[in-house]
Amino acid sequence: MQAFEATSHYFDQAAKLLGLSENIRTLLVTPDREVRVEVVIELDSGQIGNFIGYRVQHDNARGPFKGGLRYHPHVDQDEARSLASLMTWKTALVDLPFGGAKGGINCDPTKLSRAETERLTRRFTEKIHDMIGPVKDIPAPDMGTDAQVMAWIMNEYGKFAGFTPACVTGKPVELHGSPGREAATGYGVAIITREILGRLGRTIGGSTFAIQGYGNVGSYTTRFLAEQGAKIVAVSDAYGAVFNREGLDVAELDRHVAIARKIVGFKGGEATTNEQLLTMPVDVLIPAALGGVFDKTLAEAVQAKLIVEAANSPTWPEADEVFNARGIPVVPDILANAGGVIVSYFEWVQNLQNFRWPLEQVQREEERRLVDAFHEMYDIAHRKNITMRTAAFYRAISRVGRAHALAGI
Ligand SMILES: NC(=O)C1=CN([C@@H]2O[C@H](COP(=O)(O)OP(=O)(O)OC[C@H]3O[C@@H](n4cnc5c(N)ncnc54)[C@H](OP(=O)(O)O)[C@@H]3O)[C@@H](O)[C@H]2O)C=CC1
Ligand SMILES: O=C(O)CCC(=O)C(=O)O
Repeated sequence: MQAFEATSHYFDQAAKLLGLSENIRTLLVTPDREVRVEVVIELDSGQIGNFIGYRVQHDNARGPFKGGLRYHPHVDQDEARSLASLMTWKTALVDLPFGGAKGGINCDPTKLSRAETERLTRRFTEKIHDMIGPVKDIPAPDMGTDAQVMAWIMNEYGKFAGFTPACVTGKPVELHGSPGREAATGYGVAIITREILGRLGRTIGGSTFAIQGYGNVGSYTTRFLAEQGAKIVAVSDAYGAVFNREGLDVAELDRHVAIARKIVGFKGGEATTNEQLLTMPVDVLIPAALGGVFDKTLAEAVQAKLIVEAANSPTWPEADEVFNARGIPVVPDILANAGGVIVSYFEWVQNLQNFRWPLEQVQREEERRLVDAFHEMYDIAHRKNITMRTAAFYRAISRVGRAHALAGI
């Protein structure tokens, strides 16, 4: 099974409950537009570098296409299609006036110099500039991209359209970005974790956590949970993991990562592996790295009592069935990591109005939207006796379906 098939499987589980006709199902599942571009740049060595970039625009019934750009060796058309579809359901679930899109470039960003990354980003923007823009499609950061990449996109797009900060979100705060966007996804994961633990009669302070991935999402999630008294017993990155039964000192870990650029070598815990991290006996397991992490075998070995999907698509459908059968609740990606796109929405609004919000307002509004969406989803799941994932898709599909019905063909 490939990524888009997995996302469509989750869609179908909810679509059945909604009784959608086959035609409406096809309308909602099929991406609106898919673009594949060749991106050729000069490498620092003087050689030619050939890369392939993608942008998939899935659905825009509720507003402009919206979603991140990923720079990673796994990026391909199917992954972009799957992630674009997830964005449609994510923006609908938290009721943002956006549709869904995703894209990226198949490359290894760790092997590119800053100058090469800039040239790659500018050339890619040049290739897709006519399909993006503040009322068409608004990219944002995802794996392997950051505020600097967004700044280059804004600058390059401006060469075609004039000064247009709202063409992209997740920009540096000094360059029309929003306070709180960089931390927004992890901040939201911590809020959602607090809410689900509350529904289960537990607290962050009384729980142990293992977190896979220590990039933007994983590291901010870890910090916000630690601030609330969480015992973080293990974290990892692509090179390995570190474990401390008594809880890691997160401030010390951050000092180590700032210098070493990786978790490996941190003296405040024992070295371990990503595989061991994923099967540790913790209260909460948070995948915050790649997709496709949990297959059936791994799901059977997981010992966590709760999973909060900070990453997009970490769970294959067969693993989802195992978690369900084993009574391990899974908070789905389209809600757990929606804090990022919520604050992207605030950034877009600020850019359109040329007006800066303070951080407190951004965080307050982000929290309100996430808490409302969480309890709405949780109550649907409880009432209909379905998983939180199916409840999330159910709510999102009904909003997108209604928008299509009202707009007409
Ligand atoms: N950025 C955002 O606002 C949003 C991101 N997401 C999702 O969150 C996830 C993480 O994104 P983000 O934090 O932005 O990405 P980053 O590129 O900032 O960080 C990715 C992290 O994953 C680690 N990693 C990569 N491969 C592995 C592996 N095989 N095992 C363990 N860790 C690994 C990386 O390690 P290393 O540093 O060593 O390479 C890094 O710590 C993705 O699924 C993304 O789609 C969802 C919503 C919004
Ligand atoms: O901030 C955004 O627009 C999208 C972030 C993203 O790519 C995601 O939520 O997966």
